[in-house]
Amino acid sequence: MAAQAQQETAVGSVHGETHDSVRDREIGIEQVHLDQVYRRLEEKIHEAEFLMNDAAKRGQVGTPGALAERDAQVFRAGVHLNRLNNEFEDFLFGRIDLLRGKDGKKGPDGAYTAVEPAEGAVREDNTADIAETLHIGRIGVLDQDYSPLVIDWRAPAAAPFYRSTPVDPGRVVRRRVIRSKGRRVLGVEDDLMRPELTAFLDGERLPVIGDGALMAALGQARSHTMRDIVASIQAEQDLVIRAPAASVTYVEGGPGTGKTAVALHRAAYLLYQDRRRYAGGILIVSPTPLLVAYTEGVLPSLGEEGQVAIRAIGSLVDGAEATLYDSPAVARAKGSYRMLKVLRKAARGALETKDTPTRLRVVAFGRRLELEADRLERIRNNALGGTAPVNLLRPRARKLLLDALWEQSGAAGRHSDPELAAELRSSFDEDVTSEDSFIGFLDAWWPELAPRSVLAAMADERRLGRWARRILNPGEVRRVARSLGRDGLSVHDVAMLDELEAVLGAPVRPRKRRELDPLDQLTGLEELMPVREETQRERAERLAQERTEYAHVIVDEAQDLTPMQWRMVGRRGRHATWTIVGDPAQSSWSDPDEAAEARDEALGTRPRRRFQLTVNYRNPAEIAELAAKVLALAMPGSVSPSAVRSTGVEPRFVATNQAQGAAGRNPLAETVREEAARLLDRVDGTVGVVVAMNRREEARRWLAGLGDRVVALGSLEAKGLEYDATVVVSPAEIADESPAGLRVLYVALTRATQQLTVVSAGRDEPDEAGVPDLLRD
Ligand SMILES: Nc1ncnc2c1ncn2[C@@H]1O[C@H](COP(=O)(O)OP(=O)(O)OP(=O)(O)O)[C@@H](O)[C@H]1O
Repeated sequence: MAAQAQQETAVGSVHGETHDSVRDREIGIEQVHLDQVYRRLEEKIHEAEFLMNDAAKRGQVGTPGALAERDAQVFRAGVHLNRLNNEFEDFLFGRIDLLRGKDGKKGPDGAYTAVEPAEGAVREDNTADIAETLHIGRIGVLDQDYSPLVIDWRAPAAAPFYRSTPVDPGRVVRRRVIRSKGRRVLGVEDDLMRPELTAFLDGERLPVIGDGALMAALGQARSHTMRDIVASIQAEQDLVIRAPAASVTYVEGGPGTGKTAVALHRAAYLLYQDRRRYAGGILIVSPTPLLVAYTEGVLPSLGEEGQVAIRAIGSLVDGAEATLYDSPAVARAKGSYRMLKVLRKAARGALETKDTPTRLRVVAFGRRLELEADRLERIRNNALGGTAPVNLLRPRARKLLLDALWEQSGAAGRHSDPELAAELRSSFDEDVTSEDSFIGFLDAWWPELAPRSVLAAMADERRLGRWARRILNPGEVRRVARSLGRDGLSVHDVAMLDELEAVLGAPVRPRKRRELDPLDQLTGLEELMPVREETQRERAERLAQERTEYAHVIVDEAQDLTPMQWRMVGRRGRHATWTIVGDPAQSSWSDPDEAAEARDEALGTRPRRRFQLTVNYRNPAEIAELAAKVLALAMPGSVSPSAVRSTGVEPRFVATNQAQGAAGRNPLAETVREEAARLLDRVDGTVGVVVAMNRREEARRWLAGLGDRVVALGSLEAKGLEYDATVVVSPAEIADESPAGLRVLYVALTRATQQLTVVSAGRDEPDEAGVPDLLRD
């Protein structure tokens, strides 16, 4: 507030001009700068095009030296062209006006990197001159004389734009957010970091415009896709985004603290820092396909595509796509460590089916040889000893069979000379293994197992019961077997498939094509190569699909990963550095301790660097306060993040009474529909209706015809998403769904950026004001 008052004073004191004329003049100043930037960009595009053409000509000469030079030139020019040709809506978005710096050294981007002001930068009478002005944008642009016209937001010199606060301003006097569309500057919003100072720029008092950019950004309507926050990243978020990549960066924070936004911006930052290293790929693991769809536009808007794969946890295994949900009891059994033991047994047990042959008969050296069921079983058990992958044990089993047959043949004692004996043995083996009966027997007795066929075998309750003896109880066996008999996969099935692939050993795959450095995509090199037919995007997608290990793994909503899922994700980052973001209070997994153990196993001994985000940028205080009541029940003692704004609109409570509905009518459906329609009238953007998982289908029908600004979601699907307004239907139903139900309800109540309606049914025991039991003081 004090800063605000200072800002108005500063503005008022600028030559007695009106607020609007100062604003227009400041917009004009930024426009001049933006025009200069675009002129320079055009020059650079021409330069890059020239280089590309020149390079193509050079390629025709064909000497190795000329070709190498061509490649290097095409590479550099391609990088420029690709980045410059991207039309960014708000290419230039920030500016900082700085005091003279302490060391006065120029960084690689041409800007001074000193963070603290030089001695004497502030005069004794609390006046100072602005020594340097930096403009911040999505990529860096240097003028012809190498002075910085725009600093890339990820460059060290840009950090003060995000880090500086009135408490710890460093060299920053004024931070400005510039709003532009295409080539036109539309507005500016300033924050004064040193309100106590009277600062001068080119001899004139520094003007300050507007109410701060953050509030303007937060008040905007939400659409079905997330926006980047590059113009308004806050200091505590910036610390995470720019944290060194080494080892494990661990970020916790309540709902709406920007964890997902920070994770995405961190991926862009890491690529900027060390593009070669992260050519190995960055994987972002997201909880649902809905959240993937919501967030996948952010990285392209930051100019980064290709090296980052955003995958839902149910789509991490190639060719598998989770479409089904398991009941909480089934999910608990499938996700826990206990399932690992079951899978190990199943992988070995699945070798044996009702068609498994019980006798081997072959003719070798003119003799009939035969192995009976008992012997075969002993050989199988012997081969299966240890923990090696089952498919890789087939050669060992084959060898043991041959040993047994050799022993039976009696040929072993025929030669005392070891060389002759070895020769005889090898011709015996050849004799046996070329026989059709042996080949056929081996294929049937020790088939190459695929993860899917083992999973299918587990749908047989009797067999699963055998493999899960003393691990799952009979009720769990029945339910898990039944769930595996359905068409389609659940997220938990996908983690089981991945585990099975590890337990079985990967089937032999056709050799991959050479993996090009993804940087090649930027060079335009492939356009000069006749072999390529894919588009760059297709290729990036293919590379992402083929990749099984990554250089950096970012896990969003990490609190929800089950032990089995941690194992699956861990396998993709065995040599990676990690960023893990989550909120234990939002966990839908019932056994957090077991999950933490699995997480620690996946991360190994890498050191952890921990961060906490504390400010809720999504929910207005009125909604955050209501959600805090559920947090107190779900996780007594934990602290809610503080909401950064308030709208004055209290959550609304509406109670329905199913029993009062006339025949053929459904009061709950009618109320929810009415409330959704009411909110659609009140907000410009989206409305989300959150119901218990088993009501998803009917809720979609309730909303039919209301348009695509409104969506119905099961409680687990709401994870990570946000809407201008939400209707949360029956808190008690959501809370009773699973042992983690209260935490899931906490998620549901924290999805709205502006308005929230809670509709209760009988089970919620609403009071006269319609407030359900769970949400009362
Ligand atoms: N610095 C910021 N400037 C502008 N908007 C921001 C900022 N930080 C976060 N937001 C916005 O706040 C909202 C919440 O952010 P985000 O979804 O990343 O939070 P989260 O911590 O992942 O939440 P949850 O745990 O509930 O999934 C988003 O709309 C995001 O764009």
